[in-house]
Amino acid sequence: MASLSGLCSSSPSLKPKTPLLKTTINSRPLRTSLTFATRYRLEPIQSVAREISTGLSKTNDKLLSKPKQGLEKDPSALWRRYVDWLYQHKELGLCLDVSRIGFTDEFVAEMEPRLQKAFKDMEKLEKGAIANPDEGRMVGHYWLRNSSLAPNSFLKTQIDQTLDAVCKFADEVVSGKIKPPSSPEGRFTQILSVGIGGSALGPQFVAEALAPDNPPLKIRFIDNTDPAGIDHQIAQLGPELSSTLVIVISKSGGTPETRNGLLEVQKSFREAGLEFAKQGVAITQENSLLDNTARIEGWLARFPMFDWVGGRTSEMSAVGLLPAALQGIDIREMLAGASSMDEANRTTVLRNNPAAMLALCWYWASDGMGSKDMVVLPYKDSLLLFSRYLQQLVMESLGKEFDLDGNRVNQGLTVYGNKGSTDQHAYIQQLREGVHNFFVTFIEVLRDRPPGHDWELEPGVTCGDYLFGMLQGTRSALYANDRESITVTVQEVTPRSVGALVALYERAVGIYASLININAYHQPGVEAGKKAAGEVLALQKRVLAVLNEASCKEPVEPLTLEEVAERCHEEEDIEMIYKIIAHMAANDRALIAEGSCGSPRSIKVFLGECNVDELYA
Ligand SMILES: O=P(O)(O)OC[C@H]1O[C@](O)(CO)[C@@H](O)[C@@H]1O
Repeated sequence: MASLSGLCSSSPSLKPKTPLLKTTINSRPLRTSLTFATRYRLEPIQSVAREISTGLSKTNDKLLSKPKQGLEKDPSALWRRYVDWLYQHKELGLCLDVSRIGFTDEFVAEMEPRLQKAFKDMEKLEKGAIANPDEGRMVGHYWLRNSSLAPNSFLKTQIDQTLDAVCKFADEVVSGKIKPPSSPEGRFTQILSVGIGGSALGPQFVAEALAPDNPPLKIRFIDNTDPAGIDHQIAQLGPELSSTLVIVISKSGGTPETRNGLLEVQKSFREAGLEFAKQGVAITQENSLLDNTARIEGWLARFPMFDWVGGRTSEMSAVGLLPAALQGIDIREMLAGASSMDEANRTTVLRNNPAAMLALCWYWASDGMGSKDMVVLPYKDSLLLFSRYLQQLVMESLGKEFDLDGNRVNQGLTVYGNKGSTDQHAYIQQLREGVHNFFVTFIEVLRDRPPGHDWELEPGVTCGDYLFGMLQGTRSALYANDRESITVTVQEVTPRSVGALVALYERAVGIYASLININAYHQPGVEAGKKAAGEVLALQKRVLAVLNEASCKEPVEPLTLEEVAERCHEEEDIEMIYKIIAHMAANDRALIAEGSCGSPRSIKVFLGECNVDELYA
């Protein structure tokens, strides 16, 4: 089909074939935001009363009916509370301070039976129970860092062999033994990772946190189906495309955004006269569409994703390990850190179990129903993406409509944040004084710089001291205004501490899910969005077919939106048809739309060129 300019005018006058306006049409606020906003205005007790009266919440009513006390302000009592509750993992150099969450001894006592049940649930999960009942799947990400825990020797061998294969492949790429076929450098210099959600967020976080200043291979990401974003990544690679290892990551192997990224990258390879297969690596489930494509096309390598590892908990699988190893990150250290943290989180004594302490704090702070958001503030630039990573881990796991007994609960815990102290100059004003709808998690890193690099920029004070001061100051100022916070402290950002952080939050999510009785390991809500997107694209094809038929007439028959909708037999979807046409018009897509965007009834549309063959397709 020949491409003609699409038109959609803001002026009422019809000006055929002249580009008049490119506009963003859909700016309607998300329904979820409205729901949250409503909830914030309610006090917890009112929320519960409302939920109970509508029969929505069966799970959390008893505990939530308890009024909260004010936060402890007496300095010596606060210091006692700090010391009493401080958790330290000596070997990992990790501390957890929950003293600035105002839970009471009664609350802890009341939660104890639920916590013990959650510990049992985690034990069963680690032994291979079907912990994801909807999908009939085991949940085995904990085995990835301690394969001896895997419920059978077949799984253990799969884990061990995959880890060995990842290490071997990464060594051979980094050493130049595995080379790109036609690069002047003679070795791979870049990684282009194509994946989305759990197939991108972990690798992005770890790259930002741990990649050395001059890694053996630099990494970039295509994590969306935004054509301009994809073009930007490929343009930035420039001639280095010939020395780029493309890692396509998708557990399911059929995610549309990832497939599109792959097709776009393959097109760039063709245009540059490069053979994609010699530079392509797939990480996916065996026999997925992606796996079969990679096998048939003879890609450089394929690594397995396991059925029993979810996307958002896949950082310690090949998904996270391969990109990390290629950047020179010590992945065995990352695994060791995660494994030590898992070990600590297996104790059934709350005060010795940091993941359970986190889960308990989340429950207290958000009334066990997500009534407050979790703002994650790492005071370290390299941990910037931790909040983004946690956003998926927490929200995709906990944001569920139904609990495990089928009650409608609309659960969740909203996570956002960037980094301190940068955010002190952005939204901390509101946190300190504005709407009280959050609690904070500070991530503190004690080591400011590698040894030997520090200097005093004023007598007795370093740049890092300022960062430290900003964190402590913000924590105190928030607390003084009754804003609760948790502080996680690590000595340094190392593969070990990053592995530990990932493991800490994975387990906290698992325990919290048990406390609120939901399945943390499926994501049925995402499927609804994917299905709807598929329906929009199917409708677009029907719209094109209808327009094609009308445009093949002599003379061409321009159609109103009503006529298009009627001929598609989709009268109820006229708004979507309008949006489809406006989008295609804005993208010069062989379609001529005359009229005004502001008054859709004025629009008439036809194709610049008809395709007779398509009439009979
Ligand atoms: O790895 P995949 O199968 O491409 O999925 C990507 C992401 O999409 C989701 O399934 C949600 O759409 C996430 O859970 C997952 O991490």
